[in-house]
Amino acid sequence: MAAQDTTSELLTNALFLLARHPVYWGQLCLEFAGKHELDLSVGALLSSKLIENILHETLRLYLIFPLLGRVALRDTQLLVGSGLHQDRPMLIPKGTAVNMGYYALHRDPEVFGSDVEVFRPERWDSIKSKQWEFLGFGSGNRACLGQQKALIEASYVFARLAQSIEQLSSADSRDWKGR
Ligand code: HEM
Repeated sequence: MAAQDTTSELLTNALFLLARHPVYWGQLCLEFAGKHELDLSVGALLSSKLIENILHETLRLYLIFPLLGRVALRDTQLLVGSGLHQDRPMLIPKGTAVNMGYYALHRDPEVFGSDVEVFRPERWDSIKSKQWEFLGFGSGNRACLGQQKALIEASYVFARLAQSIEQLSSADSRDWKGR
């Protein structure tokens, strides 16, 4: 996985969303105004619930990897996935290519609420997604090795920008468009 494009895409997507929801930019400015650079330690940045919520919500809506593929190395039985209601066991024969749609996964109303299309970072104050319900950085054995690096870098950029830019607004009404 690319190490730099991913973080810059996350930042770009977050700025796009924040420009359209300036109330959260105001909150960032309040949180970081007047803080000395030395106060922006890794610990301080990672403990900002506001930044964490904004980054999670951005990755929920605009995933860097909306689809990921695997090939079954052996016959594999999934607990659910077949039948009219996708609640019956499903056999994936060895050699089958499987694509996982994280875009749809991140819009599951049962996990994220009825307003899944809305950018609402505070939803993460109450959501405790389980291991396989939020996959911005993947999960399990092949989870992202650079997650902490990406989160620290993105948090630092936001903290510094919020110290120098008081207002953010969007002058472009076009919809977000992925790569
Ligand atoms: C916002 C930034 C990033 C996002 C959203 C992201 C996302 C992901 C995702 C979803 C996977 C899992 C892929 C899969 O399941 O096949 C992954 C894997 C990986 N990522 Fe990232 N990534 C980011 C930044 C980085 C950075 C900065 C680095 C390195 C400095 C990095 C290194 C890796 C590596 C090495 C893997 C493969 C892990 C393995 O297969 O064992 N990523 N990343």
